[in-house]
Amino acid sequence: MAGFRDIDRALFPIKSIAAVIEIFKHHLERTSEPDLALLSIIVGAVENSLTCGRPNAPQQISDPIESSRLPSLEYHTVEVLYNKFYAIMKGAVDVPAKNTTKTQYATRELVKKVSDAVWNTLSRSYYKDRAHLQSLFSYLTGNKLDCFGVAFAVVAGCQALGFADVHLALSEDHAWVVFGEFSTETAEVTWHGKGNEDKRGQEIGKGVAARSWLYVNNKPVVCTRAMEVAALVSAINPSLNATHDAYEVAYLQQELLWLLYDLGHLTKYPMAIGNLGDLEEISSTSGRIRCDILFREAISSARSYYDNMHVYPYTYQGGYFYRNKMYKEAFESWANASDVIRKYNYSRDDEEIYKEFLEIANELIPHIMKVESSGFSASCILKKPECFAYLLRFYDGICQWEEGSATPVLHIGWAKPLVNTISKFDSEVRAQVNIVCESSPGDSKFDHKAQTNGNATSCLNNNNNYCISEKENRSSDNELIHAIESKVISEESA
Ligand SMILES: CC1(C)CN=C(N2CCN(c3ncnc4sc(C(F)(F)C(F)(F)F)cc34)CC2)S1
Repeated sequence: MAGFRDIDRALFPIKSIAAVIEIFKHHLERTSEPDLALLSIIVGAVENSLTCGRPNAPQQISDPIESSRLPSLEYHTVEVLYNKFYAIMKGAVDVPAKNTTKTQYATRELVKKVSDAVWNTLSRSYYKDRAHLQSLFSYLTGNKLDCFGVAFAVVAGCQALGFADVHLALSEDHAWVVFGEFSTETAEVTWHGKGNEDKRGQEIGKGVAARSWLYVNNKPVVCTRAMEVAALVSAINPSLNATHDAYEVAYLQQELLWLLYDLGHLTKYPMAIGNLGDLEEISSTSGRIRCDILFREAISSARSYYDNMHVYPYTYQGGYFYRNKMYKEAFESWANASDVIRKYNYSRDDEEIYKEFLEIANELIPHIMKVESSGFSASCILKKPECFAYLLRFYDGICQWEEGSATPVLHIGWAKPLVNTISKFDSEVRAQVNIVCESSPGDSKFDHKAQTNGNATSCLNNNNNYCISEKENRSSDNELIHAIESKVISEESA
């Protein structure tokens, strides 16, 4: 049993955020592999005490970081929970005694048994999207886990049973496991979304699911042990209620993400870098790189390691620009996000990213157009052809996302804000945008290299005009508008 080491014990009872950070430092820097179950129980207990605590708990506000704002977390409490987790896992599978020195690799049957052990010990019915259901503390004290938490628990369970080959695989809205000697086997271990039959035990989407954003064209983040620690740290939820965060929990998450960043464990984890960027925007750490640099690093990580098939790095960056009234830059980020989604087919499992694009197109962009056409705008984006080009690329990506998909994306609700936005640009501004038509090679979406480079589809041409490459031979932005309008009208009459 991995579990406790003397140094861990020496750090108990945990009375401060600093002590939690020390335990993570020890597991990340001085052990062969961090103990996922132990670390998840500890952060889950700390998060629970600071966000779900009894309202009349003593609210002495001494320095929460160094001294004791935390209700003291005893070694015994953690040990009982850890042993309970180990007993559940041990009871679920009769792992053959390690009589050989040969490394034992997990089998699909083993992974399914561990997933069943977690699955069958969950409460019968509870609100799955509630906050603070991601940790083993929630699982072991309340028998509740969210969909990420189930996947994480399976990986932690396999680690506790000695299977070092089982690792967490993450897309932008789903989690599963990889295992086997070369980490080539995959298995579903949790559910996804609402009302979908779970596919636990099955291999990851081979068929039509493989073209959906949910499986990121088979470019998931495949975690190391330390990246699984980064996933549990990213999953820390500081929310006290709908409007407030528990400061100490956000501080703990931010410090742990910097620890993981410095150790290089976020390099291939764009969303974790984006999470750190969001935390730094709220409360920057002196001496650290700025949040806008972190958002750029997340994008270059997705481009370097995941073939630019991830959307969220661009929406992290776009959201930052939007909140800071850098509207032209926001348009560019959202156009780049759209260049990613255009490579996929829209499937019913992609609701989360659909809602993301819907909010950008129908809330954020209309808000920008409203404040920018109020006459007091500083950035006068309505005079900039590159802004018009970015918006065309943004909308065109969503149109292309829909093309070839079994499920439609656009409906009349999209057309009004779209036409309203485009018509805010005067004709002499629009005239400066050259629509350059590319002959599409006609093969599947994923092979369109020209579409994948964020800059290839909206660039300066030789006479300094802005050009945007079009898939078909639509010769002008009016045709794009007509194409969208006619599609929507035909749909409306249908
Ligand atoms: C630009 C945004 C709208 C701001 N926050 C975003 N998040 C917040 C953090 N987040 C994440 N941050 C780190 N790691 C993961 S793994 C994961 C997941 F695969 F969906 C899972 F595991 F099923 F939940 C999600 C996620 C999901 C995306 S995207």
